[in-house]
Amino acid sequence: MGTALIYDEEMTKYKLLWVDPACKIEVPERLSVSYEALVRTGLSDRCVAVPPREASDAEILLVHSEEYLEGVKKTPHMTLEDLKEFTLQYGDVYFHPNIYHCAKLAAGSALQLVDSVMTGTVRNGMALVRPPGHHSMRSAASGFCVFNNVAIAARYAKQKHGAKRVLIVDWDIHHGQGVQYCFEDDPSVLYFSWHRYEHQKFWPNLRESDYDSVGKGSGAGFNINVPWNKVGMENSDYLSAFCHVLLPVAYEFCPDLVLVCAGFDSAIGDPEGEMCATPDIFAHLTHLLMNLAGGKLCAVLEGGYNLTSLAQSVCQTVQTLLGDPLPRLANLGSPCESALESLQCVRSVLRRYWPILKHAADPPTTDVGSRRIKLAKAEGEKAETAEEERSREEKVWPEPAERLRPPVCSASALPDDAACPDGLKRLTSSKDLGPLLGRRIKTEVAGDADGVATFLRLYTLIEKMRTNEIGNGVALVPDVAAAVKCVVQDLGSDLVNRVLVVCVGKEELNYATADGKMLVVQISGEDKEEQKGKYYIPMCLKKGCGDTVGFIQAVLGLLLPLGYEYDPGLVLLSRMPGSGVGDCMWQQLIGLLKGFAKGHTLVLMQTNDEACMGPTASVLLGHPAPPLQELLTPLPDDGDALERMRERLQADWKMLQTAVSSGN
Ligand SMILES: NCCCNCCCCCS
Ligand SMILES: [Zn+2]
Repeated sequence: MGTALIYDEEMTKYKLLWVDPACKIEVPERLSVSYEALVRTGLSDRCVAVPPREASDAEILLVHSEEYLEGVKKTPHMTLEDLKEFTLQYGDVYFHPNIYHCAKLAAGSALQLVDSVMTGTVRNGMALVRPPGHHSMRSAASGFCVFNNVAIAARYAKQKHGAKRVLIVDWDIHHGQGVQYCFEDDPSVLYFSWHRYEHQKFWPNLRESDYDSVGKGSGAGFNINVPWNKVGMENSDYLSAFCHVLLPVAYEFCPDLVLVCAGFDSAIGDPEGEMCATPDIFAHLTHLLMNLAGGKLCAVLEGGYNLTSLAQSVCQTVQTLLGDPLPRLANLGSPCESALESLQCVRSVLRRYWPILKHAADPPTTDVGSRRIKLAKAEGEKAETAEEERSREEKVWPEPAERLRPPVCSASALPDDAACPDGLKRLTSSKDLGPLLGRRIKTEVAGDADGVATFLRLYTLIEKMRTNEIGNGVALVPDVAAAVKCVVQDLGSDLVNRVLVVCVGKEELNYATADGKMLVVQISGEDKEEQKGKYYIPMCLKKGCGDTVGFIQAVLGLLLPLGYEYDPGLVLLSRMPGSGVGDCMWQQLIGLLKGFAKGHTLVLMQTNDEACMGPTASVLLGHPAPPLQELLTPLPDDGDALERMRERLQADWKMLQTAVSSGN
């Protein structure tokens, strides 16, 4: 199934008609440069073009009041003076004779996207729209927004398509207060937003944008605010918020549909956000959400005011929706103290609502709340003077690297008598192994003929990944442990700089090296408390790998952050016989691990594990991993054990931190 792209140049046909410093950044070119970038890069041709439509009154009234709609309806016939007058009742927004038409198209685009995804016409999609929506409220326009496109889409998905649980992820750098107000008492819509906050000093300067607004009544726990109290947040801060706050809760929530308030003012170079995350981060944020809801994801454009980073970020998002391998994120840093403080605060208020966060640390001892500026409205955000604006240094960043494009094939290396799932390209082992390797096979490594055959198959797979001739692959081998050993000791390090070895199930993996050329993470039911240094990490699940909650907790809170920090050139995922891991969990694991190493994932399974070949091949071929069923509450000791492990490891691995360093 494909990726929908919704765009119409009609939505570029309104603009600011008078002088207003607060609104001058919201220009028609935002939309045109985004679409033109998709055309120039050939991405738009690979999408399914879905036309927008006007949202009907009834659809707009799903969120907005009649009096508000009636008011907006009058704007097309207003004089310039009337438009200015009408605009004065709202903040940081402007009206134009054509903006009502465009606002109906923007909302209708989001609805077209929901229809296309919920009916299965496409798997996912993006709507390039303006005016944006997430600030608009039931009876008020705000922050360049007229109708709340995503809020209307969420209500519509429930009403028309019977969606039970909708996740809204708002990665725009502003707090979508309009969305929060709409769903704060609604447990069927989980709203997650991060936003520049600076202790309430940043627009829209709301007390209720802080981390302690968790929702009301039956909606308590279903509103998540991650305030950024400093500018300059980077990729590591954003990924930490996903791994340690959003994803654990999202997996427990188990949504039928994911809507993204896709604002790109959270990218580097944006005058509003003043953050430092690079456009390729949106490839990863999108990917991490695509394993939810069976891949049903609708991204709707919100903000984004630096035309260069906006266009790059839109392309990164759409290319990921299309299923292309992700770019590697170069040298991730550690999340900064301010970000860790925010994560610690929000995890401490959410743990009472979400068992998966049950073991989150207490709030920081420093009273973050006291730093909220006691704001008189007048004090608000000081209007920036011209020279202040000029003085803010121009940010520069590298153009995102070219990503692998189709055909990115998935290969299989199988014993001659094993059936090859359709779609996989069956590899015959390469003849020429070069004298050096050839000799070593005979003597040390492979032993019997079977061993040699295995070695040849694996060598071929890895060699073809290294040259990007294949994207990922799966090998059925007679002895998984031996094959892992063979790859790690004799293949991986020669061919690849860093190998992330993920072993599911018990098996003695006693070859962790200290040189960091490989990182071995083993998830099993075996209790291996002894630590073998930084590069061998045994994760023990008390109830074994069949315990999906414990497993997903380990994957999201430990394996993913480790993987991002390690940044491997190859991921070797092996499933030991008798591991007990469920097929859905196994597919989710593959889906998530594909985000590393430009998608070079090599799966090793035991020859008699053929039953799992189908589900494995399906995810390797790019089909969405089926959603995990509703997660049961985790056993306390599982969470505890993982929490203890995280504390132990975070000295070596900064991405595992979820709180300010102790003693602060
Ligand atoms: N310095 C200009 C202040 C603009 N404040 C409103 C921003 C709305 C963003 C919508 S994504
Ligand atoms: Zn914004």
